[in-house]
Amino acid sequence: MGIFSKLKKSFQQKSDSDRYLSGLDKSKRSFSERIRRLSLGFRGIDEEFLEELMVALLEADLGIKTAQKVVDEVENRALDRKLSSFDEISECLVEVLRDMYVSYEDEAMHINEQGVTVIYMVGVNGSGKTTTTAKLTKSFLDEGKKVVLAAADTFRAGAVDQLATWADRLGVDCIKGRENGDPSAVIVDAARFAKEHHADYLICDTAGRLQNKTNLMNELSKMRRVVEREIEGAPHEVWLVLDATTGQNGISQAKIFTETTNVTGIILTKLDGTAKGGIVIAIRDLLGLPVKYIGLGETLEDLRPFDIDSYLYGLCEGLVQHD
Ligand SMILES: Nc1nc2c(ncn2[C@@H]2O[C@H](COP(=O)(O)OP(=O)(O)OP(=O)(O)O)[C@@H](O)[C@H]2O)c(=O)[nH]1
Repeated sequence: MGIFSKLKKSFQQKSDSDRYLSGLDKSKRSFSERIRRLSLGFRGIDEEFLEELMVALLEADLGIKTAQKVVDEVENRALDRKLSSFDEISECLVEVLRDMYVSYEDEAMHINEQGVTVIYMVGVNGSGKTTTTAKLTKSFLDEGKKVVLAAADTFRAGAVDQLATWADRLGVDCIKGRENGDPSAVIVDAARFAKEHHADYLICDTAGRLQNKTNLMNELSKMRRVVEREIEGAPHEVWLVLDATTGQNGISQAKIFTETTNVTGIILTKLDGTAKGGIVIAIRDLLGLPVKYIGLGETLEDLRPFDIDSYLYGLCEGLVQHD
């Protein structure tokens, strides 16, 4: 069975997979169309084809380094296996993208079996941190878990109120700080509250100042120190929220965050609003971090646990037509 049939099968077995197709529609249309366009005048793996493939991958936002790796690998495999038809090479491309993603071993989510699991949401303002915190809360509530929120983004005017409004709507407690107050103080209060109220999860919406790396580093390391004293092993997860529409710029931001704190996973928002879905592969290749969730729209239901097969199927549907 070819890779595309395998993806299709695995895709069809998942209950919420349709959302992947509609959410990735822009990326799918542009990626599949660009690659399919390469079939016009295709004469086999030659320099011209490889150059055009490189351009198509750059347009999908894989970035130069990752795109070059993909092109080299497609060329090697195609020559090794003596692939000659365009369909075979398209399948080979999808296989290379998948292998690139799964070549890292991912750890399961760190859960604190003894008490509250603490999740830090980090990322620049506007990346979708607050909305994603609300979406995550909804998905944990749907699993029957008890959630407490900490509005520790005390820097941006309005961020605290925005989270508090979501908390009200979702019916969960939200521990707030004063604007320009110390975010670490909010985290300590929230950790104590979450313990006393036997919460399963404490999700902390933190500040996203990037302008000054030293400040960011100091703030994040202080937030880590204070929460560790309250809850063993906390924060158990640190998720970096990245706006997919910012493309390669998002990757530079991500690097700064990974250098300043121990990020355990990425949440990629607004994938529905971009044609550049290849960013997932670039993130994986350049940062080695797993994409935990993707945002495919603005409603509370539009956050999906990331699944590489559904994602690739969503991106490449229509590419290999004979399946
Ligand atoms: N289309 C789409 N919009 C999204 C998604 N996630 C977030 N948004 C929108 O992006 C905008 C910014 O989201 P916020 O949650 O306010 O961003 P933030 O990172 O918390 O920003 P600050 O509150 O400034 O720190 C909002 O209008 C959200 O509705 C997504 O997956 N898809």
